[in-house]
Amino acid sequence: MKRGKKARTVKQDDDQKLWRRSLDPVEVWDSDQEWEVGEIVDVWDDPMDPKRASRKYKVSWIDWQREDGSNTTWMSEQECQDSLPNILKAWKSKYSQGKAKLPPLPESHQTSLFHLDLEETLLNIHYVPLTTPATSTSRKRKTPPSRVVDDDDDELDIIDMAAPSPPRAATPPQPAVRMRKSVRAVSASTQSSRAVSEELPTQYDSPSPPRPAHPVPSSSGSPYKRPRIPPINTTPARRPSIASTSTPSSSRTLVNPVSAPSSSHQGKSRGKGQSKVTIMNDWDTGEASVITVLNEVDDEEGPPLPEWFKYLEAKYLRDDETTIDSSFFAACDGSTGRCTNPDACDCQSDSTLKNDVGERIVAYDRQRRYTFPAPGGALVIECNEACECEPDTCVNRVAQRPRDVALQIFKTADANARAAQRGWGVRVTERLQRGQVIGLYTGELMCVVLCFLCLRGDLRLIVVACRPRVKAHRLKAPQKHYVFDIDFNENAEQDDDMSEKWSVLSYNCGNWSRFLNHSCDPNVRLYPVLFDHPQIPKLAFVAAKDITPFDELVIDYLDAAGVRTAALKRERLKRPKDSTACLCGAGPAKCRRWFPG
Ligand SMILES: C[S@@+](CC[C@H](N)C(=O)[O-])C[C@H]1O[C@@H](n2cnc3c(N)ncnc32)[C@H](O)[C@@H]1O
Repeated sequence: MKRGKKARTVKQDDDQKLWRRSLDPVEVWDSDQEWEVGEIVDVWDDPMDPKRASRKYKVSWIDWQREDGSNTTWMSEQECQDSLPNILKAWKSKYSQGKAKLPPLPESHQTSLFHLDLEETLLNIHYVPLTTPATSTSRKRKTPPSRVVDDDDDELDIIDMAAPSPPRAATPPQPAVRMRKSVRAVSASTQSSRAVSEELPTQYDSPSPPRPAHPVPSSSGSPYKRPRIPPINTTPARRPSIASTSTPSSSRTLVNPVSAPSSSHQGKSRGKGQSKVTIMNDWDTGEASVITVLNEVDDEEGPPLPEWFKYLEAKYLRDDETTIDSSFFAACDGSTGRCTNPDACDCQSDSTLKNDVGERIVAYDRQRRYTFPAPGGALVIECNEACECEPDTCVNRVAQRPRDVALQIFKTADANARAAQRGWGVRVTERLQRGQVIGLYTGELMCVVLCFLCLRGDLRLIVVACRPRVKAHRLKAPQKHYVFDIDFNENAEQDDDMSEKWSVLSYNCGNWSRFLNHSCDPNVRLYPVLFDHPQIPKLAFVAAKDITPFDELVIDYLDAAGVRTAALKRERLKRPKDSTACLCGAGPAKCRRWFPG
C-alpha cells in the first residue's frame, strides 16, 4: 500500500465554524446633539479580566431610542465616572454593596459557561464564546411601555432590506446602522421572531471595546447628557434562544418555475399559479446544484430552522481537528484504469465490497452509479486527495463530487390529513436512476474531544470533555429528530464502546438532507463512504430505485440508525418506547408503524 507522498496539512475550513464574529455595526451620531441619561440598567464584566478593569455599564437614554425600540448603550467605567458620576455612585451603592441583587437571569438565557451542565449542554459549548456577556445582556430590563414600538413597525432597520422600514415620527435622529445580513431573518419578522428579537440582546446591546474616555457632556438641560462621541458598539457572538426559528432568509423568489403538478398536492393549497419557488441563495452550496423551497400547502414561508442554522453542503462541523495529515490516507498511483479494479487500486485494498458471487468490486459502475454491493451497507473507500488518479475520470470518486441533483424542499401534504404532520420534505425535480448518488449527510460530528476554558470565579480550568454518541442519543426533541449514526458495522449498535462511534446532528447546521422524511418503503438508501478523512466516513444518499420528478425522497430511519440488515430490522419490530408513530403511508404490508426518534 502506497502512502501519500508529501505530508499535507489541511487547515480547518473557516466555513466550518458555526460562529463567526460579524462586522461591528456603527452608529453615527449628530455630535452637537445631547440626550438625557436615564439610568444604569446593567453591568458586564469580562470573564477573562478578574480585576474588572474592563467593566462596562449599560445606560438607558430618556429621549433617544433606536428604531428597534432599544435605548441603551454601553459605557466604560471611566466614561461613566466622567459623564455620570452621581448615577454611577448611586448604582454602585445599590448593587455593589450587596443591598440589592441584579434581577435573576431568565431561564432561557442561562447559557453562559458558568451555568453549563456538562452532561446536558456539551453540545452547545462551542457556540458560547468565552467573552460573550451573556449574563449581562440577558439581564436587560424590559423596554418601558412607551418605548415599545407597535407590531407593524417592529423591524430592525437593516440596509439591504427589500422594503424600507416606514418613517417614524418624533424620534431623535436615528443612527445610521450597518448590520450583518444574517439578522434579516429576524427582521423579516413573524410574531414569534419579533418576540425573540425583543427578548434577546440586539446587536447594539453589547459592550463597547476599551476606548479612550469621552469628553464630559455639556451641562445644559438635564444633569446627565450623552457624551458627544458615543461609544462604538461591537457585536459579540450570541446564541439565540433555542426555541426560535426563522424562515429562509436571503433567498430569491421566483414564481413557480419548478413546482410539482398541482394534482400531486392535496389539502390547503394556495391555488394554481400562486405558489412561489424560492431559491436558497444564502445556503452556500458551492458547486452543487440549486436548492429551491416551495410551499403549496399553507402560508409557512419556508421550513423552520434555528435562527443560527448554518448550511454545510458536504462537510461536517468538527472542531477537534485542525489538521489531517494525508500520510494517514492510503493512496493509489493512478495508473490508467487501475481504480476500476479493487485489487489494483491501493485505496481499495481494505475494501470489503463484493458482488453476489464473492468477487471484490468497485462500489460504482462506469456511469458513476452505486452498485449496491452489500446489503448491509459496507464501507466504500473512494480515492482521495493523496491519490494520483485523475479526479474527473476516476470511477472510484463519486460521493465526493459536487451534488449534481437539483433538489426541492417542500411542505408535505398527503391524502391523509395526519400525514401533513410530516412537515417539510425533500423531492427531486428531475428523474433519477437507481444507483444515482444524490448527496451527503452533513451536520455536527458528535464524537469529538472538546477542550475549553471554564471559568469559575478567578479560577481558570481547562476542561476536556468528550461528546460521544451516547450524548447524541440522549438529546431531547427537537434535536433528537436530527441525529444520524454513521456506523458501517452492521452490529455496531451492539458494541459497548459507544464513544468510538460517530453520530451527526443536523439540527444546528447541515444541509437539505435534514429534511428527508422517513418511509418504511424508502426510495433512497444510505451508505458510508470514506474519502476526506482516513477514519470518519460520510453518509451518502443514493436512489434505491428509479425516481420520477417530484417524488418525495424518503429514507428508512432504521438505516440511519445503523440497523440495515433485514434480520436486525425484524428484531426491532417491537416498537421502542421513544419511537414516533409513522405516517409514511407505505401501506399495512410494509409500514412498521413507527420509526426511531
Ligand atoms: C429529520 S426530520 C425530517 C424533516 C421534517 N419533516 C421537518 O419538517 O423538519 C424528522 C421529523 O420529521 C417528521 N417525520 C418524518 N418522517 C415521518 C413519518 N414517516 N411519519 C411521521 N412523521 C415523520 C417527524 O416529526 C420527525 O421527527
